[in-house]
Formats: sequence, C-alpha cells, structure tokens
Amino acid sequence: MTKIRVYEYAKEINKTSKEVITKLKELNLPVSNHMSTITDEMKEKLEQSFKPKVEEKATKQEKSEKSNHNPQQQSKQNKPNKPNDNKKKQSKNHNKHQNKHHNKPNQPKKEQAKVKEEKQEPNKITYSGSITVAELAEKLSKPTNEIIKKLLLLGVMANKNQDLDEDAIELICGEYGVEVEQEVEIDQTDLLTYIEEDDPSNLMERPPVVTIMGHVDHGKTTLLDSIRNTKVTEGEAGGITQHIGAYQVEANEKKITFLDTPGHAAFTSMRSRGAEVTDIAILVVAADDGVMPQTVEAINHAKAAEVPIIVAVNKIDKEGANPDRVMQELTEHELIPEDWGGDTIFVQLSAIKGEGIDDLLEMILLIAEVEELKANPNRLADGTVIEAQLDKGRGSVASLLVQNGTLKVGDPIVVGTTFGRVRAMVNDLGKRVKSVGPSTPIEITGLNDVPLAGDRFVVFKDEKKARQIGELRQQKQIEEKRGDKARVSLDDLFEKIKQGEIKDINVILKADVQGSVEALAASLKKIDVEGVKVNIIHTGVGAIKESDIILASASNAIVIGFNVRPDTNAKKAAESENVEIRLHRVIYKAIEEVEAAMKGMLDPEYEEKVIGQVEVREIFKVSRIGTIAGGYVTDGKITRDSGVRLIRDGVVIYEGEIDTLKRFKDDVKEVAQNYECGITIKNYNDIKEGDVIEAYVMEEIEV
Ligand SMILES: Nc1nc2c(ncn2[C@@H]2O[C@H](COP(=O)(O)OP(=O)(O)OP(=O)(O)O)[C@@H](O)[C@H]2O)c(=O)[nH]1
Repeated sequence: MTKIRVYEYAKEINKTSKEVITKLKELNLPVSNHMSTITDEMKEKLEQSFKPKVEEKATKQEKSEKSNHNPQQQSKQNKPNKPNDNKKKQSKNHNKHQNKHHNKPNQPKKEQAKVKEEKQEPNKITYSGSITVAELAEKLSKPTNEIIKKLLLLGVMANKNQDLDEDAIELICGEYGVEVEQEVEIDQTDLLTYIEEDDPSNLMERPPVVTIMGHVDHGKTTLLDSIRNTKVTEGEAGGITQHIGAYQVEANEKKITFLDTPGHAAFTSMRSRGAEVTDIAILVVAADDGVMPQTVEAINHAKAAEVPIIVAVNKIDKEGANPDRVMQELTEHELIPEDWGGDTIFVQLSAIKGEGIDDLLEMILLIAEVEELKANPNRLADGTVIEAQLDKGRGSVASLLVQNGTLKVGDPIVVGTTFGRVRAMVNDLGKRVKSVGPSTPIEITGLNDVPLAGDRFVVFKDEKKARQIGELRQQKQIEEKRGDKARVSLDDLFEKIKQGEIKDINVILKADVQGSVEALAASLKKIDVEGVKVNIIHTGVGAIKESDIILASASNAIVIGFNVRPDTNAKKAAESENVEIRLHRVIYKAIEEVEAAMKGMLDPEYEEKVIGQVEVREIFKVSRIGTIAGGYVTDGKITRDSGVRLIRDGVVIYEGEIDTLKRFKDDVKEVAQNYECGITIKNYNDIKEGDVIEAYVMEEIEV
C-alpha cells in the first residue's frame, strides 16, 4: 500500500490541498490537514468523486483554449508567494471602450496593394482587447466587404468600423479555418507581471520562513529570544543581533528564518495585503494554561492561510504543567499528535530554559523538507516588506524578506509604491552585506519613500524602468484611494457563484454565547446551493474585533454577528478593508439571508443603516413612565422614528422602538451628536448606565 500526503496528491491532480481536504470530508474519510496521508483506497474514492468535475473542467479548458491560446492565463496561482508559483498575473480586458486602437498609418494605395499581394493568408491571428471589422479583414488578408457579408449571413449587421465581440471573431475566423488568439493585456502596475516563472530545473532548496503564534503570555517572545540567543551566536561569533523584523538561525547546517513579530494579527494583516511569507506556523501553547481563545484564533488564521502548524507545548518546566491536556484540547481543533494517530508534530519545550529548542528546529526542517520549499537564487530578487520606517539619519529604512532570487547592493528596485536603488544592506547581525539569497531577511536603504509591511518588492534590470513602474504604481494608488476596493458582500456573492469565481462562502461568525455560535455554525454548514457551501473559517464569542475583520479581509470572508456588534476598531477596519458585517438577532433570519444570497434572491431594496449612538449616562426610574435613559449622543444622531438596539458590553440585549425622545422637557424629532437627551424604549425598562443605544433606520438602496 502506498501513502502520500494530501498536498502531494493535490499537486498530482492539479487541485489545491483545500479542495482535496473538502472532498475527503465530504466523503467522510479521515483527514485533518494538508499533511494528512492518503491511502490507495482513499485515492480511489477521491478519483471517482473528482472525476466528473475533472472532465468538466477539461472541456471548459478546451473551450477556453480554443478562444484563447494563452497558457499563462489558465494557470491560476495557488500561492503567489511561492517563487515556483509566480505566474504572470494578467488581466483580460473585454471592455471595448477601454481599449485603445492603434490606427494604422495611411499607406498610399499602390503600396497597400503591393502589401496585399505579398501577404499570405494567415493560419492564426492574434488580437488584444477588441477589434473592428476592418481590422479583422486586414488581419485575415480579406476584403472588408467579404467579412461584412459573412457577418450578415451569421445574422450580424456590422459596418467596417464596428467592434466585434469574441464570438463573432471566432466564428469568422472559423469560416476561414484560421486559429484565433486573444492577447491578454498586461497591467503594467502589477508587480507580479514582472516576475518571470522559474524553470523547475533552476530551483534550489531554500530555508523555511517561520512565524510564531499563540495566546498572550504563552511564551512567544521568550521562545523567539531563546532560539536567537542559543543559535545565532553559535555560527556568527561577534555578531550583534539587530532587530530587522526577522532573523536567521542555523541548525543541522541548514538555515531557518524566523519572523520577529509574534502573533497572528501581524501574520494576517500581511496576508490581507496579499503577502504570504510564512511557510510554517509554530503554535505556542503553555502547558500550565492550555488552549485559550487566542490559541484557537491562531489555529484558524494558520488554517485559513493553509500553513502547516507545529505545536510547541511550552513551559513544561512549570509546576502544574500538563502537556497531555494541551494535546487533548487541541484534538478538538483537528491538531492530533502522531502518537495518537494524527499527523501534527508536537514538541515539548521550556523556552525559558532553552530545553527542546533543538527538537523544535529539527521538526521545522523536517516539515520544510516535506514542503519542498524552493527558489532560484540566480535571478533578480523579489519578496515582501516585513517592516519599514523613516530613520532620521538614513531616510527610508525597509526590512525585506527576499523570497526569490538574489538581492544585491545597487539593484534598481520597486517596493510597494516606492522605488530607488539598494544603497546599503544590513543583515540581522548588524553586518553590512553585498548580496543575499532567498528566504533571507535584510534591511535596505535607498528608497524614495517608506513602504508598508506586506508590500511586495521586485528588482529591475534598469533603474529607469524601476522608476517608471514605481511612479505608475504611486499614481494608481492615489486613484484607487479615490475609488473603492472590491468588496465581498452578500449582494455580489450570487454573481460570483454564477460566474464560478467562488465555490465556498467564507464566513466568520461571532455570537453572544457559545450555544448560538454552535447552532448557527451547524445550520450554516448545512446550506448547500448547487454545490456551493458555507465555509466557517473562524468563530468566537463576544464583540466583533479588528482581528476578525483582518482575517475576513485576508480570506475574502463576510462577518456574521449574532447578538453582538463590532467594536470601534473593528468598524473602522471594516470600512477601510471593505469587509461586510451582517448583524442578526434571529438565527433563522441569518440562515435565510445567506441562503437567499446564494440563490441570488437577496432582496436588494432595503438596507439597515445605523445613524447614531447614544451613551447611557444616567438612569431615571419614574413609576408612571418606566425607565428613562439619560444619554449623550456620541456619534451621528438619533431620531424619534428610528429603531433602537440596546447594547451592553458589545452584546445586543434588546431591540425595539423608541417610546419617547426628549431634550429637557420637550419631545423632539431628533437629537444630534454631542447633545444630551432622554429616551424611553417601548415596553422595555432594563436599561443600565454604560449601555449604548444604537439608532438605525431602514434605507432604500440603489439597485
Ligand atoms: N516557567 C516558564 N516561564 C516561561 C516560559 N516561557 C515563557 N515564560 C514566561 O511567561 C511569561 C510570558 O512570556 P512571553 O514570552 O512574554 O509571552 P508572549 O506569548 O510573547 O506574550 P505576549 O507578547 O504578551 O503575547 C514571561 O514571564 C516569561 O518569562 C517557560 O518555558 N517556562
């Protein structure tokens, strides 16, 4: 019996590990992550279940190949950061009006005739964007009238200056037995466009890049320090460690790169910017404390990024340490030790005493080997910004992680929307270096401005080009700031489902109590609209937090809040990241809404709009009236006819209508920001000091 890992099998059949894992789960076959093993028997079942789709895909591909012979366009990146996956990202533009035509210079008639004579009828033509009847005729070396006639026979009335659509072009070319290929327009500002794909024969092993995650106080920083102290100085005597956002150590004559900012927030905020630098996540769990909320968050963040997890059970030196309990608790999150039949690596250690560090490093190298992390050191470098700041003396200083190629002093470079020439490079030991290869963190100077963490960088051969691209990117960023970013919203889910752009709807679920989380999650998971399912990537109890939004943004997810609200930071983040938050108080309504969106039946006409918030600062109990909330409008306004929600510690306690709204003794229609007011809620008296009254209206939205 042969066994292979999920990710290997996925590669074999041209699918992502996630797709294979989902399928295995559907088939009720044992699987926990991409390292899980697949037996022959499982393989057979998988093959059968994938079969119809694989064939379907093939026909689709054949079809698209027919109309578009660009192989690069079909290759969707699995993981854009992996150098061997760096396919050219090209955007296809079908919008006729946006495409520029290059008018052919007017040639004298005689010359034209000569050209015509010399021209042979082509076997294949190419075009980009759109093409007019006359242009097509020219490409086919046929008289324009002939094409117009053919079009007429096909039921298309067109004059010579008319743009033809893809189908018409294909039909006409088909009539002449000419192959047609649409050239894809390249987005000049997309840095990925400039990263050429590597020939697999040029790829060499590269060090893994590791992030440490875990709950507060479980020992992430201590572990990072401990690894650095025990390992860095061993190899590099005399080096003075310097904080550049990441460092490298050596174990068993191999290098490992550690990102210096522990925690999943940094990890995911990088990911939400499109940067995927981490190859392996170390999940630190304190043996005396066990699995805590942020442990679970970290697991979900790592899983969402499809990054393999090694569990570091820390603080085993402590009294009350119970590593078995940690292992037991983690089984609930599909992290099962190998000894218990799973495939997650657990390492027990004491970060403070430096015990178990060698084991951990060994395991990292083991996973790295399995993952076959490779890069090509013999090319121009590209990678990601780890952190950057403005230094008084040195100007813009950026810590970069080289992900492919070799970065050299003097290289012309574009970093995010900044550019320049690499003036000097300093490594994590504070040493000046002239060149560095893949997976190396390095601090550079020489940029015209300060880039952002998570920005990509690409080296160019010539400085002029780097400047030109950098400036174009800067310009585009300014324009984008004015416009808006694509947003994952329920309203456009259906479109995406229809177009086959999404197969799963990613959801982050927050609720007031664990019971609701579970009930809602279970119901959402059951929704299946023509094979499209809900994929719950993270759940939690309590208010919607900024980290939920960042995870949503990184995973193209929507956030569903049940009886909870977003806190202020989350609201801000949702706005800037364009993440949709749907708030509900009735479980079946939440389910209905998602289901309706998936079926394309979402009623688009009304949308709830929160218009203001009132902080309850004093309570007056009047037997005749009930409880009067003496409040202060902290945000927006509150109107007499608005709906209200009473929120206590981020949780919705009651939803209803206003009974009376007063300024001093007078009934008023509305109270604006920074004014005090008195409010009573219809049929509700349990208002407390410190509560927040949220006012909302139902607003018609443009369709
Ligand atoms: N006994 C013992 N204490 C440890 C160990 N590792 C860390 N600690 C202690 O645990 C406390 C928290 O450690 P940190 O490394 O700051 O934890 P952290 O996860 O980085 O915490 P945050 O940065 O707050 O998220 C410190 O007092 C450490 O000295 C260990 O292996 N054994």
